[in-house]
Amino acid sequence: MRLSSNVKPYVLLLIVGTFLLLGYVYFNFFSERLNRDILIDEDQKSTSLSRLVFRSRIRNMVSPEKLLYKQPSVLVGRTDVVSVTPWLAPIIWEGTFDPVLVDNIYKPMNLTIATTVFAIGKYVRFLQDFLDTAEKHFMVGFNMRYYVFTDRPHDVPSVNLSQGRHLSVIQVPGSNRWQEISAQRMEIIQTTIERQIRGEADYIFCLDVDSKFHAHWGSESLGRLVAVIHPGYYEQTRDRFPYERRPASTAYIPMDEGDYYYGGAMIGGFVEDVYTLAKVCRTQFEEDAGNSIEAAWQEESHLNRYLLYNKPSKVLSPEYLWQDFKAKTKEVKVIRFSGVIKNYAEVRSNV
Ligand SMILES: CC(=O)N[C@H]1[C@@H](OP(=O)(O)OP(=O)(O)OC[C@H]2O[C@@H](n3ccc(=O)[nH]c3=O)[C@H](O)[C@@H]2O)O[C@H](CO)[C@H](O)[C@@H]1O
Ligand SMILES: [Mn+2]
Repeated sequence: MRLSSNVKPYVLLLIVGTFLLLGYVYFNFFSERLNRDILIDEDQKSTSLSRLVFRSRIRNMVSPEKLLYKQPSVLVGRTDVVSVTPWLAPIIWEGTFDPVLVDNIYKPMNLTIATTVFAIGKYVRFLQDFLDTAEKHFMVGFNMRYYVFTDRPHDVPSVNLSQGRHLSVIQVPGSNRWQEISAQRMEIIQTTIERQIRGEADYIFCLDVDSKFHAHWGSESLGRLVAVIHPGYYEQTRDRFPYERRPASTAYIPMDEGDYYYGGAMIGGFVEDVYTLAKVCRTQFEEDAGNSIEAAWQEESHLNRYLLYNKPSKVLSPEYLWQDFKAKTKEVKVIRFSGVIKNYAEVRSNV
């Protein structure tokens, strides 16, 4: 069929118009998806992340719920503390996040959080308070799997767990040296991730048992690799940090290096990232042992060395690791987790 020369321009216009319309729809669809990904696109590195991003895309496409919250300000916020590291990882302080908003991002992902805790020898006595207070404050509303490592499985208290929360007791050998118990945590965390946790959880926290939760500790703490600033040293210069200072140790940090002094009582992050950390710290600890060296603060020293060269993607302020004997300071508005006062000579098998 031949078109008359009068009709030709209209057909051409129609074709161009259709392409423009398709282009517009296509562009809008993709820019919308990109905007939504930014919500949690914190760390592109991890393999688990693509799974999380995928889940969040699905959620956002299926049910875009409306959430009302206070408008974030570009100009007004906390000025008494630093809330970002020089490598642009957030430092989490009260007043720098909206817990409802953060939960709204993470809760629909149906995440499972693993928590490892060691209670060897007399330290089983700390379990009851640790678990009771965790149920009140720690990752409330999330699926939780506690892994309790102990040499006294019969002394593990029975605790009422909320729905979606489970506890497994795993028997491990005791030891006569507290330094060894503290340090062997890395090895046991590594092997339990290999055997079990990898298939059961998205994120993991490894915590000291001689502690209690006192206030909200939630999804604002989730990230690829999460460390906590030790409450005893955050006002000190780096040369005063109790890093391992002997060059013969694999945990060695020279006086002119170091970011923060991180506490050994908490490490967290994606299961795979914590796995690598535990594996490296364990290997280096063993290498030292082969050379008859034990780092100044055992696995805490190796942890600090690891984090100096593998920067955490999120840093928790000392609100997340306080010590009961320490008076609250003005910048700490909330104490969320704190080590109890203990009689070292009485609870430890050696001093
Ligand atoms: C607040 C903080 O950052 N604490 C760290 C600090 O001293 P801490 O005095 O907090 O060490 P600690 O005695 O609590 O030992 C660490 C953990 O090992 C376990 N445990 C220890 C001894 C024992 O007989 N049975 C037992 O189960 C238990 O889970 C305990 O919480 O230095 C240690 C170095 O080794 C660890 O890095 C701790 O995490
Ligand atoms: Mn402790």
